[in-house]
Amino acid sequence: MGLEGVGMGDGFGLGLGAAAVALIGRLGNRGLSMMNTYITRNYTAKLEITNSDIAYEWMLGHLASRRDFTAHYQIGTSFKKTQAGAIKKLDFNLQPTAGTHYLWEKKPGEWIPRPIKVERTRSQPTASNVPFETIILETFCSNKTEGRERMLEILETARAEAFAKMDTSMTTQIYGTNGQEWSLLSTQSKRPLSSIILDPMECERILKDLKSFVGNKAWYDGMGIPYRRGYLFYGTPGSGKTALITALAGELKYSIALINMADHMMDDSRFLHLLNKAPPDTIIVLEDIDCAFQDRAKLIEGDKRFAGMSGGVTHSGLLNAIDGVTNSDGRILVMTTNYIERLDSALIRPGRVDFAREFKNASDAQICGMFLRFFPDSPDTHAWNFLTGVRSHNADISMARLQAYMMSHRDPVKAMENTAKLASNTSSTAFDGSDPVAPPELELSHFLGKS
Ligand SMILES: Nc1ncnc2c1ncn2[C@@H]1O[C@H](COP(=O)(O)OP(=O)(O)OP(=O)(O)O)[C@@H](O)[C@H]1O
Repeated sequence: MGLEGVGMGDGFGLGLGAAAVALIGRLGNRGLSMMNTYITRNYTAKLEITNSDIAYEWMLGHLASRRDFTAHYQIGTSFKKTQAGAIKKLDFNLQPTAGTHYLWEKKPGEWIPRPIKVERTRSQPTASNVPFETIILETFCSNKTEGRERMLEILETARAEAFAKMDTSMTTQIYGTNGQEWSLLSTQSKRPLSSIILDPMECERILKDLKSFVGNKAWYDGMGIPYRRGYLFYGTPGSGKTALITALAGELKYSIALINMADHMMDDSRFLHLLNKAPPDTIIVLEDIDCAFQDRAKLIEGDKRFAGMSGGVTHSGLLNAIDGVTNSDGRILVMTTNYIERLDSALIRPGRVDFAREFKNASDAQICGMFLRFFPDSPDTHAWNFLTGVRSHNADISMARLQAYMMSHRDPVKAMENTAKLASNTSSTAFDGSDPVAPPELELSHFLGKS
């Protein structure tokens, strides 16, 4: 009896057949997957941008501006307020939602538009409270070089559009920290240097110093000196430290990147990361540097929100970051403080601070200068009378207070007559002038929660 006799032949045959089918299936699958890998490697191009990269915002802006792209938007509304709190300027900033979208690109000479898959993903917020986000662009290409060029072209378009928007000839960009990253807080009209009233030629002297630094890398390299410059502006509140930084940035066509040293979430690694990743052509401002080591450990102790956080930048962390060798080429760092006596001499030694300037309450020249800034057509004698009035009340006043007073007196005669109001030393007192003038823009100090 053959094997067939007991029916084993049938079973074996069936088994063999099934095995063969399975094998063919597996080989087929394998073949398909190999083919897939081959095509993916050679005929598709992929670009991934994470939100820690500066190009992320550019790409979001570019995608949002494409009419052919998507109708699924998420909105980020930005606005500016007057000092009275009224909303002055409102912008709806549309961005593609998280998910998959498609772009259609047709280059000159191409017949059929090519689809580009755009995937925006977002994960849960990390400890820094910032969600991790990515944009992945993916498309077909005829070869790797063409794919790479295609991706770079889109990136370049996004960059050019973003740069055109932040035209630094008329405006100054203010960046702030958002967890580990920098984000654009505001774009402001440039503040003219002439609006800063210091002692004669003082602004020019500081600007000259900055200009002799910018673009002089070869000299620094030749001398073996790290190519960076540190400034310290210290002194009375409301004396023009931040205002001067804004004006200097405008002159240099630089942006401003603010780091609030009193931020509870700041620690050594975050601080170093931020310094190294600051946007290009930026003046980095460490506001209220004396607050960096205020006993924050105590503040956050026992507060669940700060569980696991180290509680601020350490002294050595700050010095290491300032001295850092990575990415400090061409860095301009300005530290400000109202309390220079609280600063450690190691922090302000030459090399870390190359230029220090004290800001005081208004000098006679500044009082006259402020008067003439508000009433440029007044004769010098009016400015002199105003000064005499201010000093007769023995008022030692800040420039900020003087400015607030002038804003409430649009009439030079009223301004000269009312100087008794300046005698009060409380800078928080509002002036009840009949003719208040709204300030033109939000001040830098607003972004540090000072206004
Ligand atoms: N020297 C100045 N020239 C022109 N405006 C000034 C001057 N000083 C202060 N101001 C005005 O006063 C306001 C406050 O100034 P600013 O924020 O620059 O002071 P600050 O010295 O940085 O104060 P703080 O130490 O509190 O941060 C601004 O509106 C600014 O325009």
